[in-house]
Amino acid sequence: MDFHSRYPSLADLRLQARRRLPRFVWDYLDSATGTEATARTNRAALDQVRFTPSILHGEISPDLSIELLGQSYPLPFGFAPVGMSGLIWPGAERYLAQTAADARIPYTLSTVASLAPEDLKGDIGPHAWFQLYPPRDPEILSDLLGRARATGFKTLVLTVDVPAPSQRERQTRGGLTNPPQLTPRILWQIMRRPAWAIAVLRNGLPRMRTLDPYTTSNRAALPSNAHAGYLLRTSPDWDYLARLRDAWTGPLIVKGVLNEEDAPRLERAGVDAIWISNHAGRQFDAAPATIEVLPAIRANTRLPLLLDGGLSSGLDILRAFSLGADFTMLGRAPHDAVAALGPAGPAHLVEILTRDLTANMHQLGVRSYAELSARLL
Ligand SMILES: Cc1cc2nc3c(=O)[nH]c(=O)nc-3n(C[C@H](O)[C@H](O)[C@H](O)COP(=O)(O)O)c2cc1C
Repeated sequence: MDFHSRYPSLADLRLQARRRLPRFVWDYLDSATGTEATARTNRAALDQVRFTPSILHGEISPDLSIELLGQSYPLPFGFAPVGMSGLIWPGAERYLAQTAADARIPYTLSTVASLAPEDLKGDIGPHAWFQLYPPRDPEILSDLLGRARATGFKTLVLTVDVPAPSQRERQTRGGLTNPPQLTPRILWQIMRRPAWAIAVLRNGLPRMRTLDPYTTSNRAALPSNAHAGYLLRTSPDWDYLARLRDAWTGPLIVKGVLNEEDAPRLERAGVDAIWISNHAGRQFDAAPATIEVLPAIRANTRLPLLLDGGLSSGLDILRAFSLGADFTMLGRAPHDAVAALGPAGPAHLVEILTRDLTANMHQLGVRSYAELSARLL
């Protein structure tokens, strides 16, 4: 099928995902916390970053490749961790890991994904990253790190912006519980989305498989806004980070940084890169846009900077690079792509972004990301 004529942008994939997902699943994927102001701020702040086009550069071949942490990537973006991807579409983790492997870009598996590192052993490429929600129990931590390493996940991402569960009011309204329960209301939503229902029937209800070995029979005793993940999750501190640094020999990235004052301390703690993120507005509704805090963090550290938050085009990625990012990540968009088009979705998303990066670099007359800042308005 000619995807390009029907879904020329990420917004088209989002629209199609919304059409194909039951409401509670869409609300899980798309909702933020509170009034969802932070999520809107991400978009509004990106739109504020403008460039002056530059003319008469003749034939140029923009170089889309980038170096990060000693690795060379053909494209400047990767897939961010998303918990319970398999609820969004069964097999989503596998499709995303396979596409990332083919495109040689990073795929990040969440601790609370619905497939475990072992399930993806044959699917991941050279750039598989494992995202850690820090287990409380040191033995579980050590086991988890060992499993990630043994299955080929070479980079560890510690997420630090979930010190406690947040309210997701829209998600609650949509009817999702943890673990998901088939109430009459949910069943009605499912019946109206047969493609999703059939896919789930074939695969069974998703669960957090990475955590299977550690969860006990007290799952039913968890509060309604919690799930197996919260059994293991704790709020890490600087000592936890120091211990993690000692325990993990590969690259270590800290995700969820917004304050420039944290950057030098993270650098001193031996972290290899900083991931600027506000969790797509899912944790705190008065947070700054990630693109807004990027220049101050850039000024405060020499560490590589990754950025996510509302990126929805190649142009958005160029915006991030122009203000000092070294790499970008996308969370919801790749899942929209899977929900919209199944296994073929993520590759189409990669194509859309590649085309858009190339087209906009031509408009700006730049061959490399380093030249972008000179075109800022
Ligand atoms: C449904 C959903 C689940 C998420 N789960 C996780 C997670 O398990 N671990 C994590 O570090 N971040 C998680 N995130 C945050 C993403 O990794 C990423 O920071 C964010 O989605 C980026 O913004 P974007 O969706 O606008 O691209 C989740 C985001 C969404 C939308």
